[in-house]
Amino acid sequence: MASLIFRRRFTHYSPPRSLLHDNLEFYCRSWESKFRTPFSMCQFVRQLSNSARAMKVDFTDLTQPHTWYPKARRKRRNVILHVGPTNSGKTYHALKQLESSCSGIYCGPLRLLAWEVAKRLNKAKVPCDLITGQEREEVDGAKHKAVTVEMADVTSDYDCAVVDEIQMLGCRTRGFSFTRALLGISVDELHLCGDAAAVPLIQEILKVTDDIVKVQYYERLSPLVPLKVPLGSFANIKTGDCIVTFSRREIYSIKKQIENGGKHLCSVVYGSLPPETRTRQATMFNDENSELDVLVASDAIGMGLNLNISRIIFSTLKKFDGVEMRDLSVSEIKQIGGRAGRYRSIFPVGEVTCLDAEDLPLLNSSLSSPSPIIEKAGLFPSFDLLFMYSRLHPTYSMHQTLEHFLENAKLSANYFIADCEEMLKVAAVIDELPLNLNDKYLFCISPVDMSDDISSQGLTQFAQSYSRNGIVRLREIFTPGTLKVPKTQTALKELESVHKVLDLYVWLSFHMEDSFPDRELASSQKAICSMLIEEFLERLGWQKPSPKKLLGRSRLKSLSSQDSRHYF
Ligand SMILES: Nc1ncnc2c1ncn2[C@@H]1O[C@H](COP(=O)(O)OP(=O)(O)OP(=O)(O)O)[C@@H](O)[C@H]1O
Ligand SMILES: [Mg+2]
Repeated sequence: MASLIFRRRFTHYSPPRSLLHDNLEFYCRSWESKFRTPFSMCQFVRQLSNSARAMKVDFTDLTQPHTWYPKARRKRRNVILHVGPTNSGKTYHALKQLESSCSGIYCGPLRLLAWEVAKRLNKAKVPCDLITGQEREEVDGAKHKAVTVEMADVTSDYDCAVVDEIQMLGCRTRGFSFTRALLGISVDELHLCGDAAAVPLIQEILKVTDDIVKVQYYERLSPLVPLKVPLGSFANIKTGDCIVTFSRREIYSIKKQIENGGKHLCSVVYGSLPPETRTRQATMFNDENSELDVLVASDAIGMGLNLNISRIIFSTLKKFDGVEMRDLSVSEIKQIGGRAGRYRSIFPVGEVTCLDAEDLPLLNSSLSSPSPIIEKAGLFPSFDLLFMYSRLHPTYSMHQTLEHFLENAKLSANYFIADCEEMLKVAAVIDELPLNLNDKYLFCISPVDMSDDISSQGLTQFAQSYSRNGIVRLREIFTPGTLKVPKTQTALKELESVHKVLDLYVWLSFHMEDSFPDRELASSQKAICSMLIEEFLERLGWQKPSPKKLLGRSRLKSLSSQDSRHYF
């Protein structure tokens, strides 16, 4: 590791651009060679729109998505599907191949997984860049990359690629990015890791690509035992237990109940905690010398974190999914339950149970059933297609373009169109502003949480300021030095939202570098948010702070001395 110099290079990185122009540029260059005439992109697009109109080309025809990736189609890829239950060594084996390849890319569903893989490869003296929507860590001489799946590079050639948790291609909102990686990565050897439920669909999808597909099945490396008795009461909690529940209010209430018993201290992990805070909470739980010996978590632990869990206890088997309260699915129960008993950890045998006896039948039947087969993969039009479509309908707003495109989209039986509710909400907001389609598309695909008031307000202000001045200074809407340790749940939630807005700024800064120049400030304020949240979590328990932690606290005090009532 010493010989590898991690360098943060805040330069414009090509994948976001290629995300927008996967193919247009490619076709433009092929036309140039075909007609032996140089085309500017602008001439090319004009020409293409005219011909499309004349030839009645239907840009909403998405029935052949494999043809969107000409570079990958020039190869006959060896595709190896590593499938099996959780904790069966699927990712481990795929990463071994990546590590021994000359060049490669790992695509994971979470930033935490990309971080872990970059760390692992660099430690093994295989220089590896880390690229997520919000981070670029480039390593000298790197020919490998660990990325979040949305950043999968479909424009370069690789020897080896790994797409982890490939069953997520069936996810309503993010599935299309897995489909893009599956069809689009130009690689000799493609390793796909995940649930066996995705095998028939992937085999079907890859029939038209001429790739060679092999399936490798895995068995669990350590036993997973469904218990016959429920936990009954939090008085029966033991070291190494993880209680799973689905609302942050419940998470904090359970943490309090357990800690009031005076025997255990709890780490917490849930979706809206900053990723670095989640990692640190998990690390403290894993550390045998730390006093935090119990975990209270949401389904955010279902993927990505390496946890030394002895027993998973479902406090409920119901979850609010944004629309309604529903039972957990078989695959959710298996994925979460399977976190108990990590191979080669201090708890090699995992156990699973519920808090209440009435949930045991559903738990046991789910654990013993196979996950239902995934029938369709997500798809979303590339910017190119939307762009060409909008040229044919120049009076449409972004919202109308998206809505009409999706309504008219034609799909083959293996695909469904991604759920674009969030994007349509953003489109409705930014259509009020004088922005071009490219900018609007970027705001639409940005990682904003429109159900969070502060987060959506942040996006609106960024877009307004950008359309007005062409440049967005963070200080216009955020005063550094105003953050402080939250004292209430409401203040905590607010700080989590502030973190999301800063995260959004960093994301935008990677796509529009000149217009969002304060990336470093936003990143440092994000780090402060995470520290303050951790400070809150620490104060919530009865743990005595160590002298080292007290030192950190006084530094934070000076940063948070002013009132933080409002940032946006
Ligand atoms: N052959 C092996 N030798 C040493 N450690 C291994 C081996 N196989 C797997 N492991 C370790 O076991 C743990 C589980 O492996 P891995 O993460 O590959 O499982 P997985 O099947 O991908 O699980 P999940 O479905 O949860 O992603 C990891 O900590 C991994 O490093
Ligand atoms: Mg895995």
